[in-house]
Amino acid sequence: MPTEIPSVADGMQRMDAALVRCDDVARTYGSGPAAVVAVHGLDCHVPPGARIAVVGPSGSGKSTLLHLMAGLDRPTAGKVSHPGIDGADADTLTRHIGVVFQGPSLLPPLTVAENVALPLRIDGVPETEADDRAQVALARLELTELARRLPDELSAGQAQRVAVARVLARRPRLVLADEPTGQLDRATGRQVLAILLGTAQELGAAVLVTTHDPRIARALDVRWYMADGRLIRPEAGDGGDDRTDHPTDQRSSGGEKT
Ligand SMILES: Nc1ncnc2c1ncn2[C@@H]1O[C@H](COP(=O)(O)OP(=O)(O)OP(=O)(O)O)[C@@H](O)[C@H]1O
Repeated sequence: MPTEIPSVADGMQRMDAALVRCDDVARTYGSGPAAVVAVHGLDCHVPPGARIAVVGPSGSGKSTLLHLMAGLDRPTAGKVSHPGIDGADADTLTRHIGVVFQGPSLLPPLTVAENVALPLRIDGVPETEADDRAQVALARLELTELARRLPDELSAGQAQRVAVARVLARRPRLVLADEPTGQLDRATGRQVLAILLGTAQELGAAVLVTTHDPRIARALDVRWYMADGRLIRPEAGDGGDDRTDHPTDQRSSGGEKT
């Protein structure tokens, strides 16, 4: 059974507080007869350092949940909060929460290196330092030789690795990756995921990856399941998963203490 989520006292910032938490969150698109309830009744939290897969079929609400967690969208009911991120205004969230989107997201006129350095420059990092950090991130993703290329000179896998490098260069505390391997072949997908997880671990960043692929999900420590806009926990033995955790289970997802 789900456990109770301890409340975090108003205004309290703790190193072990959840990076993001959802309390009875819902998001409805449109209104009237055409309204689509994309997610509803969501209660979950992501502790620091957690590695979570959100697994579910197309249309189950995974991207909507991820966008709500990132602060890119607002719930129509309930509350999304970031108790573990100081001063969680939009700019702060952007700095601390890195989002890897499903499709191509690079700016076409900028080189690979410029694409990776740009968010750092926007954050106010001096040019030389931003360039150095971009080079380090590109090296981690084995992209140094492609640094001067334009996005349309890259394969899909290379472009997705650049998108991952761009997120990691910012040293986020939480990486939200929306089907990061969805458009890649299996081998490239595994490689991108392994690098994402390895680098996030080095940085001490939490990772939440949405996927419909159970093989990808197994690479993460914890799996949450979505269906029809709800987070669900399969009955024991259902699906043959070796480690399935409820999104509000303090023991399994790393815990959140008051
Ligand atoms: N902007 C929108 N306007 C109207 N309906 C939307 C919008 N975005 C998503 N939806 C609907 O909300 C539901 C959840 O969509 P969402 O993209 O979150 O699912 P998903 O699990 O991420 O799917 P996929 O794996 O295909 O990306 C779907 O029924 C979708 O059609």
